[in-house]
Amino acid sequence: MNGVKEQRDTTPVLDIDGLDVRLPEDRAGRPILDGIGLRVRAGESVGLVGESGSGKSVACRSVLGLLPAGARTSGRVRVGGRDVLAMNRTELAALRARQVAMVYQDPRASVNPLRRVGDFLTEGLRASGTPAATATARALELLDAVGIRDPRGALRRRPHEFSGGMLQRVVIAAALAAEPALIVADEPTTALDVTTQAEIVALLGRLRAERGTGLLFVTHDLELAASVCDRVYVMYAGRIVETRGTDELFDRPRHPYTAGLLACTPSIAAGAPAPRPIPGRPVSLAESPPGCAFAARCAHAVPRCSEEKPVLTRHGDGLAACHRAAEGITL
Ligand SMILES: Nc1ncnc2c1ncn2[C@@H]1O[C@H](COP(=O)(O)OP(=O)(O)OP(=O)(O)O)[C@@H](O)[C@H]1O
Repeated sequence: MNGVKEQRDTTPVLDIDGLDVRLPEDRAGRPILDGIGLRVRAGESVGLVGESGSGKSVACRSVLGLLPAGARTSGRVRVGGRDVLAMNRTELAALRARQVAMVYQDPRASVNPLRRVGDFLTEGLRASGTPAATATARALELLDAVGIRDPRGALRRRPHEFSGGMLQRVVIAAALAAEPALIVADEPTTALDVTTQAEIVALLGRLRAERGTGLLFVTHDLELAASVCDRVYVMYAGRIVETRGTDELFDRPRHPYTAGLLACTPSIAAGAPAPRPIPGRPVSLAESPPGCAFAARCAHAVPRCSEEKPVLTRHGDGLAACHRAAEGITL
């Protein structure tokens, strides 16, 4: 019995394996993701980081079965052991209602501006048969958990009466209502000012620790990911190029792209070097040359890099897709 429980506990809440995505363009389709692998366990906070256009949002959308019409996929996206890519409409609706919640960048886009916050928070619960009084009690408890003062008053208010940060708290409360196994937060703080951003990040970190919810935190900001995540996946041009525990990623990145992202993050610490932007511009997977997509921007590239695609290989506590990772080059 114990063995069964242990086995269940270690099943990742999210397990993406070999995910390729092509979006419709011509007969062949445009490649967007190439062989993505990513795991989130219960209570774990995992970052997905990369520049604009690297495919982070498409990867997130695959978790909810929300890829654009006509998308072609191969590989697996398992939530609680079941493959989302093979689900029918009813199963997808149940997945979104109960197992995975999504928090987007702009909280105002997630709520109906005309409806009261109380209706927004209780509609999912009531749709699944929860009596009105129980749903209201639960909404009050959730608003309290996300730090809304006067939860009872908040239930009667409409979205425009909240600041962006407070409304994002409400959206997070709604995301927690069904006690999902996984929250996918796609740039949840980008639209907020820096102080509010820090509060929301702290809130997400606290909630997943208290509730054992898995968190996939998507951002272009490696520093921000580090403040909330145990482990980080770095994406470039539709591929994962490095993944490791946050501490080691910062102390010793093994992929020059990760090192470049760290070097271009401004710091106000005394004596910190000035930020150094990565030269050139990011490419999409469709534009990638045959070898390493980062080679043209990489100070460490050798001829092999533009000829042969590097595969993810173990280095230190994680994986890096770089032909030179084993050489111990100083990044
Ligand atoms: N609905 C769509 N139809 C066609 N192409 C799309 C669609 N959504 C995304 N793409 C393309 O897929 C690639 C990855 O986009 P995606 O939005 O996942 O990147 P991202 O890393 O999330 O970037 P950002 O941080 O700017 O949101 C881009 O080349 C983008 O143009």
